[in-house]
Amino acid sequence: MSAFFITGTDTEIGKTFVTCTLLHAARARGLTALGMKPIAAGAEMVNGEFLNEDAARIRAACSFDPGLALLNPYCLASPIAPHIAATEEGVTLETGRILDAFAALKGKADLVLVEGVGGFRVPLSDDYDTADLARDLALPVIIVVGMRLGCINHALLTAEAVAARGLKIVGWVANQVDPAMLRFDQNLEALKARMPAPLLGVVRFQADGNAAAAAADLRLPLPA
Ligand SMILES: Nc1ncnc2c1ncn2[C@@H]1O[C@H](COP(=O)(O)OP(=O)(O)OP(=O)(O)O)[C@@H](O)[C@H]1O
Ligand SMILES: C[C@H](N)[C@H](N)CCCCCC(=O)O
Ligand SMILES: [Mg+2]
Repeated sequence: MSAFFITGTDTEIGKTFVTCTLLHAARARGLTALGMKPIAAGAEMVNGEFLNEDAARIRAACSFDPGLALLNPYCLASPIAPHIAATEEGVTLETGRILDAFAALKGKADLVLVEGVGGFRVPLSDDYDTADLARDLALPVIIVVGMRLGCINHALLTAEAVAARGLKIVGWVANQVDPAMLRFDQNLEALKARMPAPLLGVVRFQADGNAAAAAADLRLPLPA
């Protein structure tokens, strides 16, 4: 069984999109693959379920539906910083509940991908953040770089922060979240020369939003 923590250079840069692409890539290799969104912010009632969009997209890319209790243990209502949403909703984000859900998912799959929320250092309470959660999950990390002006700085800072928590960066993905980005190739080369881990692939902008279509372009950091 393999598992990875998926972080990114910011919110809205393609962590979920790439998580889904990686899930499809794993399934194409015959693996049973599940995704997890431990904490989500922004949800509404959909067919009787209080559902976050990331959780829905990840669920659709999983080999099977493990149930939202395991896939998305904390689903907050407002699409804002999760520690603010949790306080407003009177919710305490318990690490133990997340670790228990993750352990249950691990027992059901060959591969589990755990998507963070926002960037790498998002507060979850007064003295705990998503970097602490990544450390407590003790998973190797994949960094999704949303390719847009400013991403070089954000990518290198994120890599530094991940390493500072003693976590291994097994690779990074260049996600073409902005098809209008100027000098894409030169920015990609700048990152390849500076990022402390291998490029797992480039996910091109998919106008139809189909994350599965890019699966063949990504190398899974798994034993051959
Ligand atoms: N390569 C891509 N091609 C087409 N659309 C993309 C691509 N990457 C991201 N998007 C779109 O950009 C938006 C933001 O992407 P996504 O939801 O994956 O970001 P995120 O980093 O997971 O955000 P959050 O921090 O909220 O979890 C979504 O509408 C997604 O479908
Ligand atoms: C609502 C949004 N799409 C994300 N799920 C949450 C992003 C939190 C960002 C917190 C911050 O870094 O300012
Ligand atoms: Mg997401």
